Amino acid sequence: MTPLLELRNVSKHFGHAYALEGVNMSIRPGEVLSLLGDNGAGKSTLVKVVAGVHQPDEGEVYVRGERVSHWNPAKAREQRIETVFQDKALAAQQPVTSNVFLGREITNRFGFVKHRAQRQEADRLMRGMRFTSKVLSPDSPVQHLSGGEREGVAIARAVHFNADLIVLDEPTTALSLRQAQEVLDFVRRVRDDGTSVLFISHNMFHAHEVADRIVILDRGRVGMEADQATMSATELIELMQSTARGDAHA
Ligand SMILES: Nc1ncnc2c1ncn2[C@@H]1O[C@H](COP(=O)(O)OP(=O)(O)OP(=O)(O)O)[C@@H](O)[C@H]1O
Repeated sequence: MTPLLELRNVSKHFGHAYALEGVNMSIRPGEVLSLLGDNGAGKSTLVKVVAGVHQPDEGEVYVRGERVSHWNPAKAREQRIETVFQDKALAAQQPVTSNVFLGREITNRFGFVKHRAQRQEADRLMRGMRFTSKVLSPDSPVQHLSGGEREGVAIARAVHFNADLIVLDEPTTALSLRQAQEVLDFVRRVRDDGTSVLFISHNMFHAHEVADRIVILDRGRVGMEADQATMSATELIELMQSTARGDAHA
């Protein structure tokens, strides 16, 4: 199966220090790939490369089997790769609807925003992703939403823009257990609809639970890659601990 996105031998350095070194990684259509790694392993740098924010210093990016040159954020979006960064770029005082369309509103031919169409679409997206709160509507200001729901709004935005790949950078950090589960449910739902997800996390339980495949970054390199089904959460934790101790480099 042709990968949706493939990084071939990608390196990125800042000064003399390599944040990524010879990274080979691919994301298949319709899978959740969890990317784990210790502090400074290169996860955020990899997210920025995938999002087109950073150009690799070496190596190539392939989308659906085609090499793309001069990779940048606009090209990433054209290729239906949507990234939800940690800050989620939400306007807290604005309702859910405005946040789904922020900066990319549905307009008529005169350039006026089609509020009703946007509200209907936001409602459809929220139903599709099964937002569970009874009090939440497309008109709710985002500041009234739970952390999990906010992540859901950011994911809904990506779904609206027909993302084939949604990159989620630490989506469950600082969330309660229940909210984190809500986010994992959102991820499963978009995956079940055929969207690929690159799930970046420090939380090994979340990363393991939601993944089809797992990649561990270790000091800028791919330290391990495995199907989720071949490894228990406990085994993953042991592997992460030995990676952190540097056993693999001993
Ligand atoms: N803009 C930058 N300028 C200089 N060095 C950078 C820059 N961005 C990242 N680095 C360095 O690259 C390495 C990888 O950083 P990165 O933020 O990608 O790791 P990470 O896995 O996301 O870490 P964390 O989990 O702590 O966020 C680190 O040594 C970091 O200091």
